Amino acid sequence: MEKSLYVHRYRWPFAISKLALWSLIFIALIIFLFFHSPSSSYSYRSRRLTSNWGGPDWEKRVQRSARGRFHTGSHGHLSVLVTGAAGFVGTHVSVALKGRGDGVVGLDNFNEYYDPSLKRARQKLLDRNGVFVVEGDINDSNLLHKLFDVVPFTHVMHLAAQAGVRYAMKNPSSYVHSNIAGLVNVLEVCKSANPQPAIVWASSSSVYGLNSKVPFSEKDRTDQPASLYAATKKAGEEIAHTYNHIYGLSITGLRFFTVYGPWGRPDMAYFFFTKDILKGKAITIFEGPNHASVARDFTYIDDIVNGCLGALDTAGKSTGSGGKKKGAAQLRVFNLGNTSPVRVSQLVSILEKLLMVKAKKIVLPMPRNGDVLFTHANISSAQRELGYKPTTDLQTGLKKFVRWFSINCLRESRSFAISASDAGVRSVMLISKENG
Ligand SMILES: O=C(O)[C@H]1O[C@H](OP(=O)(O)OP(=O)(O)OC[C@H]2O[C@@H](n3ccc(=O)[nH]c3=O)[C@H](O)[C@@H]2O)[C@H](O)[C@@H](O)[C@H]1O
Repeated sequence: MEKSLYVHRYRWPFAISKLALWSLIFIALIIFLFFHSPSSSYSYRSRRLTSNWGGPDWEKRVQRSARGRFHTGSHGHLSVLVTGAAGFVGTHVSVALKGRGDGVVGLDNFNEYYDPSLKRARQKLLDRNGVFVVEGDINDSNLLHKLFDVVPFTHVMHLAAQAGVRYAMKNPSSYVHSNIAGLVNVLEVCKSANPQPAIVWASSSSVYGLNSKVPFSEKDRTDQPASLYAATKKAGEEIAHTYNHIYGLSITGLRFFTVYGPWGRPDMAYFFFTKDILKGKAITIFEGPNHASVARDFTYIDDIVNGCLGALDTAGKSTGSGGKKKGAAQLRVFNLGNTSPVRVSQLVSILEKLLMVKAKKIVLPMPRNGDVLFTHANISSAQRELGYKPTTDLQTGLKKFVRWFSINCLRESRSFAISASDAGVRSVMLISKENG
């Protein structure tokens, strides 16, 4: 009895401290998981970023960036809010708009889907071109309302999105967060702005999904998406219809076809193939059933920029004000492709020639990862209505990309520099010299 009392007396405090220790470990684990899960880390960072905006100096920078230079174009100057401005297409479009005299304000959350140092490098480029990029998330209504309070934007070029077809299997919620919730938030703010802006936004060739009729026309069915990415873009097109119908917003969706070029996205095949070929690392080339080739209608960035500018210039005015529709408004969707699909194996051959390095290839059946076998755009509608006319073939475009890569990812030891084999470095240096 005495012994058991003794044990009891000493076990109690021991048990309590053990419980406290385990509780602490449990709480620490929850905090760790919260801040390190992909979806929450994005939203946490976006919330943190909101503190970076506001104040008289910030407003002055926004207004200065939104101011256009007088130019003699037929459309007067636009004042454009570009979301996803530090992204690949966003950077090119912003520089082009500013270059021709329009006012541009960028918005980007600098998330870590791929190395943010590349986005920071693009931000520097934008800054040199007079484009101020506001750090914030498209889901932040307060920030968006504030931007419209400071500047009566005539247009919104909505390019912020969670990109990538295969990543949707790893982090589905990021697609819902950016491509659906984010889009709705942007449209909500646009609908209540006075005046309402016209909106041009990035849809995707992936909406054609399992469609087998080629070339893909805007009239073809888009109800068989093969990935969650495609499904969110398709949902975006339906959401656009709703906001056009209820609030009189003028909305143009652009279905981009595998856009590539300088300042591109490192998660895309042409980019990481280049990096891996130079490193001597094996690359995987997917093939379809019965060894069918997989092909893409690769479209060069400058052609896409022309299509985006054409869409902005021809966008009709939104008809509503303060959330009330006053009449029917324009609702459009266009394919922006190259009209000449190229096999992925051919893309690799071009890269091998440009890099002067033989790729170590592994050919594998295409996994069930959301990819489709081929894409091929019919662009007659964009040609007719936007004056869109792609002029760069894959060989020419990849040469420009490799040149950019050699200057920015090899020679300079920036934080996004990529180590490469000596032979590869020498060959891309040659290309770089050859191109001046
Ligand atoms: O048009 C679009 O709307 C989309 O274009 C882009 O998607 P995709 O056309 O899938 O480009 P990308 O990943 O470069 O793969 C290219 C090819 O390489 C094949 N591929 C890929 C990886 C690999 O390891 N091996 C391989 O063969 C692969 O099977 C494919 O055939 C954008 O990323 C996307 O955000 C969206 O904008």
